[in-house]
Amino acid sequence: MSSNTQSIAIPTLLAASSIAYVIFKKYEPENVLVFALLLVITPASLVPIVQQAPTTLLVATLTTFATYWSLILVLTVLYRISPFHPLAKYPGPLLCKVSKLWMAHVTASSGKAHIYVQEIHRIYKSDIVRIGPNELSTTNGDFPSAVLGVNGLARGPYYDTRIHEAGMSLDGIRDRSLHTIRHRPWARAMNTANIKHYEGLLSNVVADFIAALSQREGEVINMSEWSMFFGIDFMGQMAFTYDYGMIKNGRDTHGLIRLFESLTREGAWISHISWSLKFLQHLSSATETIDGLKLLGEQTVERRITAGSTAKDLFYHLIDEEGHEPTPPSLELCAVDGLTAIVAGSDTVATVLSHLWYFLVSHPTYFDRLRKEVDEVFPPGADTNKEIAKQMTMPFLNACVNEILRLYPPVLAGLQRRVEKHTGGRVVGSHFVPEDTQVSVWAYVVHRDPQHFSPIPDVFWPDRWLTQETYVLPTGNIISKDEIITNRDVFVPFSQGPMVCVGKSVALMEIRAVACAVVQYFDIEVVDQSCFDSYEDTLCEAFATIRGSLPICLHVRKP
Ligand code: HEM
Repeated sequence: MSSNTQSIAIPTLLAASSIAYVIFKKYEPENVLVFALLLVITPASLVPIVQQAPTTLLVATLTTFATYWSLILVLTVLYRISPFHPLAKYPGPLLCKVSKLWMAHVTASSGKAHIYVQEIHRIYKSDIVRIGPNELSTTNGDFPSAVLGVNGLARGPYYDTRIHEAGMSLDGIRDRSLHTIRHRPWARAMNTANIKHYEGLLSNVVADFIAALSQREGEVINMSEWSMFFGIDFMGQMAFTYDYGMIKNGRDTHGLIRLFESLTREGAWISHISWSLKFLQHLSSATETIDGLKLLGEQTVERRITAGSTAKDLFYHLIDEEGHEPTPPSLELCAVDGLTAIVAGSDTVATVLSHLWYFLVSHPTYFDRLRKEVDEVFPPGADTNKEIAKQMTMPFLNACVNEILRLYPPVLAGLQRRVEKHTGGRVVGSHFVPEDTQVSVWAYVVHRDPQHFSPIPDVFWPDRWLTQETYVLPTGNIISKDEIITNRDVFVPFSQGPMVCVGKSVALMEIRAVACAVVQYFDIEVVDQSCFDSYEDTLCEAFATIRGSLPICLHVRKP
């Protein structure tokens, strides 16, 4: 470049990249053509200004593109870490402030994003920290209801990855009015009368589960995997009156476990940079998962339609057979939502069950206390499936389930909401959250914060959920009820508000029913202590939880 050309080229490149930067910042374009225009066509058109003999075209092109892109990057980073950024006053790691790519990397490389976020809160000693350029995580007690609750915020871009060819599944809808419309059939499907119907289905699946486990008495089985067999088989029945046959066959008959795992693993890190979905979905591994899910949806719906409505399952309500909706949703969207129930409902329940076996076996005194309570309500020989409603009032059983949901909420990722642009921001307690900002509530982190759950917030101690005058700690020390903090207002394993888990009642019913049946019927023997010792380390955040194996041996209880 001659000095003359340099004098034009550098200011031109600087001006062009600054304009591109401003457009990206202000309008956050997602259109591939706009990307091409700003990142390829513009710098390409500047090459002739940079190119001068003896520079070759190749060198000029490389120089122009490298300078142009670097300038955009530098401007972006400088603004994000500058005191002028609206979130500048909130502490957080530099890499989090610079780009959400960092959280995507933490998620993909370690699966421990939940622990990373907890560490950030601890390191900065703050209940509100910056985990992305425009994203905060908070453990402040005012936030869960203000963010997730009835008057809370809409979902953030994290959920954009829940898109299917037919449209967005219920659990990804960000627009609140659209969500209300799509939620209506679900609300009908989950009303008291219909839950009663699922109770009958549940009894049958639990009976199958106990029978299949009895056949394997004395064999080593992976109880983490068997919990998934139960979760999928029950959801197949509940959503589509279909038996996936995992319990009967004792294996992943349809390859669903593998499919769901790749779906959640890939979805978890891409969700942090959901704008990249358009580009990444062309990768062969992602296409394989998306195609697998699509095929599963098509096959499931085809089978269900051929079989007809033999029962009022979830699909019956989704396709609105009773004609409640002015415009019933398309068949394709019903397939997407039905499938969502299977994905969202099987793995989460299986995770709680798997953790339950782990904690009960690791703490024999809790196992004995639970068995005593089960025996009082359902004496040995009595059918635990007969009066499932009684299980709701069993204090220790419910305390164990709550304690698992507190320590390891199956949705380990943060529940992301967004203060939309042009809203002027949102005041929550003593904090101001500027507009165009995402706020995440990581249940895992909130539930282990000693300001909400104390003492021993990191320890499995079901007693904290019981109402009594004095409590015996695992160490044997006795403390009074005034020394205990159990803040139910921030207990959000199912989220809360309009986007609360629609399957919450069914999930709790399933967990209690399986727990009662197994504890009443079997003694559990650990066969590989090392798997138990490392079980908690195997747990990975992939929005939901990826679990390691839990090899055990069951013995039918002697009278
Ligand atoms: C222990 C078991 C379960 C846990 C811990 C759990 C947790 C959650 C959480 C935290 C959300 C909110 C996600 C968000 O807003 O980001 C959610 C939503 C949802 N869950 Fe569950 N879930 C469980 C079981 C189930 C079951 C059994 C079903 C199906 C029957 C189900 C279906 C759904 C659906 C469809 C949504 C989206 C709700 C909406 O957007 O309105 N879940 N779940």
